[in-house]
Amino acid sequence: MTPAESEAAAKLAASLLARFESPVSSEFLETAPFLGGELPASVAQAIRAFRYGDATGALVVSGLPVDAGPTPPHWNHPDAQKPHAADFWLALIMAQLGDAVSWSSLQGGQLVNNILPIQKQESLQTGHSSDVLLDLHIEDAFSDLRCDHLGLIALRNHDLIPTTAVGISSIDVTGPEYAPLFEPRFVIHPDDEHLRNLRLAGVNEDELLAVPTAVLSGSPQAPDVRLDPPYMAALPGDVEADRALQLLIMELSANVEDVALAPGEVLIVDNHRALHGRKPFTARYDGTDRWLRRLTTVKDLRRSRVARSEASSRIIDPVLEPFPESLELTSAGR
Ligand SMILES: O=C(O)CCC(=O)C(=O)O
Ligand SMILES: [Fe+2]
Repeated sequence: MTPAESEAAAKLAASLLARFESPVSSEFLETAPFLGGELPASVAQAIRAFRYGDATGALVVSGLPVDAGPTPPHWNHPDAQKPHAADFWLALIMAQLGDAVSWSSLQGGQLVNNILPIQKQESLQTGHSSDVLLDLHIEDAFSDLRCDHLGLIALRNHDLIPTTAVGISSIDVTGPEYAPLFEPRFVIHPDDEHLRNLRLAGVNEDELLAVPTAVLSGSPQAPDVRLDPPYMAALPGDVEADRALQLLIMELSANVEDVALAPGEVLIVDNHRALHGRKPFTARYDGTDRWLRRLTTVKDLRRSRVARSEASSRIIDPVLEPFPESLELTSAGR
């Protein structure tokens, strides 16, 4: 953004905070898709190109001035729950791509998620870890109700710890060695964060569907990708599928780019066309740690209605996700 646009963006975000108070109120969520005309021209143009093209898997919007209090120790800390003008900026941008949703099994069913390091969770494969590389993944790969876009905004990132990103368009997957990836020869499970919270809620893991799925789909020239390496595998004994999976992971890792978000910078990821992760870092737990907010959106809110308690709820319950129709037919016929 130009300096004038940055100033306008800050004013816009502050006025939305004053007008709506909460970025998760139905009033704001249902109004935000129609407020795109208030975005600075260069931002609106970049989002439009990103939304309708399929050449780039990620977009960075820079320039929102941000001033945040100390990084809280946990996502459930009251300071982590307070709405920030930056949330409205993120939500307004994301609303131009879809409707915000989240999960009952993530951060207590909060729609705006906090990405910050949490003590004793240093080595998990989640947004709360620090010591370990957060592997490349797409968001919520286990579910057919996963988001279409993911948005991150930095409130603080003193050490410029990078998010990583790579588009599936960075590699050519038209060769025969990739063919198994286009077939349902893989199983993807929910990640540790979903599982931990589901167990706390008394859910038996067997209730969650883990049906064989393809990793790549659509046009081989511009495919969609569904991948979360730590939580997935080829079907037992399918050596060819496993080889293709390892090859894809290797190729993607070789093309990964670092995106170190400065405060106020937004990273938008197309969750079908790009993977993301995070480099390791050492957390200090002194209020100066890296702190991001995350919002995920879907293009078709209606599709998840069966797994949301009411029309106005934006929180998906993974247990209520139905089996795909083809499988229902199979079990009915048995
Ligand atoms: O910390 C990051 O940069 C990315 C974390 C992540 O994977 C996520 O929030 O979904
Ligand atoms: Fe993620």
